[in-house]
Amino acid sequence: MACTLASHHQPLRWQDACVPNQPLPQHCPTPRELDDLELLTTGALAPLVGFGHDGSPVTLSLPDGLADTEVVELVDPEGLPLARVTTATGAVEPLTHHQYGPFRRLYLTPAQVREQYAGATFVPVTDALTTTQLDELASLGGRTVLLALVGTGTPALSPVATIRATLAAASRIGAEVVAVPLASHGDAEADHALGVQVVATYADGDPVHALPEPASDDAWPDDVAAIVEADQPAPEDQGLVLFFTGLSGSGKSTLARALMDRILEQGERSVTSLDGDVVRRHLSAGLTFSKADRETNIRRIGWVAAEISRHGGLAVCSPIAPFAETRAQVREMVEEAGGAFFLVHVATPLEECERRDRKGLYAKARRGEIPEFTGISSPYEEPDDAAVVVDTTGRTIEDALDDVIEGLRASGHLDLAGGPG
Ligand SMILES: Nc1ncnc2c1ncn2[C@@H]1O[C@H](COP(=O)(O)OS(=O)(=O)O)[C@@H](OP(=O)(O)O)[C@H]1O
Ligand SMILES: Nc1ncnc2c1ncn2[C@@H]1O[C@H](COP(=O)(O)OP(=O)(O)O)[C@@H](O)[C@H]1O
Repeated sequence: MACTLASHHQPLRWQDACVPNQPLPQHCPTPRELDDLELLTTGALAPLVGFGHDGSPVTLSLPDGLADTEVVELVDPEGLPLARVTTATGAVEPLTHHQYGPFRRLYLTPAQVREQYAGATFVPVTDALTTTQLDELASLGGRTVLLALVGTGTPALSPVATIRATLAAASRIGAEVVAVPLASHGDAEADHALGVQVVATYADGDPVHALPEPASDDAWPDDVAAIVEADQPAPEDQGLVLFFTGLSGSGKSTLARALMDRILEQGERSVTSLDGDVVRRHLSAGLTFSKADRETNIRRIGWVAAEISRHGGLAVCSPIAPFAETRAQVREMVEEAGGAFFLVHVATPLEECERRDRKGLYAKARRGEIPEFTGISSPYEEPDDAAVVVDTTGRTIEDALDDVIEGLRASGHLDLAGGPG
């Protein structure tokens, strides 16, 4: 039996909404939404108590399939149910708190902060503190609590490095550290207003001290500087995803293979290949060429590549990846993992790819024997964010490859110009 609901004027409780033993549909929100959820359920966003209130940037987007569902269970990426949300009102009913993640013990609720630190001075922190800023804080006197604002998109460093740097700074001046998952919503003004409100909720009438921007010649204490450096490796030490996109037969695999040979010949980095055809025989076996399956295929490639980049590795991907939105998701996954995403558009025109027709697929697609063939009966959305665009028509492989190698050198991520070392 389906859940039936009458029109409610009060926020709905999940118990009202469903028959017993009927599992609620589950949804894992984005990292930004999970941060918002945590602040909503701890009361840190008071007076906000739910998603999607008028004018608030604190929103939740549900997949189309759940749009008409009355109550949805929100789970963390490992499937742990965190809260139930009533879709009509955005009201949130907490089930349990976020439980894992580095420095979880420092993520206190406003009520816990009241209990432990009432009477202190509260200082919002979004970046590693400099020597001058620390001197200023030391001169404040009294008890100081550094509120590390570490939600998605807010701190200058990664959240964990921001907390490590804040702890290192705090130990120099005898301050305490509390982590607050205050996320950025892409609207500077609204985010600033939200941040002021959240900090005021934590301070609850105690003084709030806003630090001035550091001067350009200001330095970090050595231990803080080491944390910043480890978090933001130089481009040549960063994980890297080289992503070739283009029509079938454009030259993606040929260029990717030639590039990998050059990388291996140089001998400074190992490399993992995620070629379109090869991935479809293994990781994506069984997927079709429908839009949905292509998106799944590319997201899988993106997920693996992002993990490789997380560990400073180098992944070379060469699928068609015809959809801009899915490519953008891959870029986001890689950057979120701390890697660099280098997009190469192999822009060989359809006429040339069809003339080459190495595998005879274009002829078959023209005869209608292959449905949804890219460029013939399925779209290819040209990227407008490629670092290198290379049309291989009438060029040798070496010549075309030079464009990619030069783009990589200019980006600072990989210098193959010296050849074998
Ligand atoms: N319908 C259809 N459309 C496009 N391509 C097709 C299709 N059917 C099979 N092939 C072969 O599959 C290769 C493309 O797979 P990809 O995984 O790279 O495609 S996608 O990124 O998921 O769109 C592609 O290989 P490449 O030529 O290396 O690009 C084709 O050989
Ligand atoms: N400058 C060039 N760069 C890359 N491939 C080229 C070039 N000139 C001709 N080709 C040929 O074009 C074909 C491209 O096939 P492939 O690399 O498998 O494309 P894709 O992986 O994009 O489907 C190969 O047969 C390759 O030899």
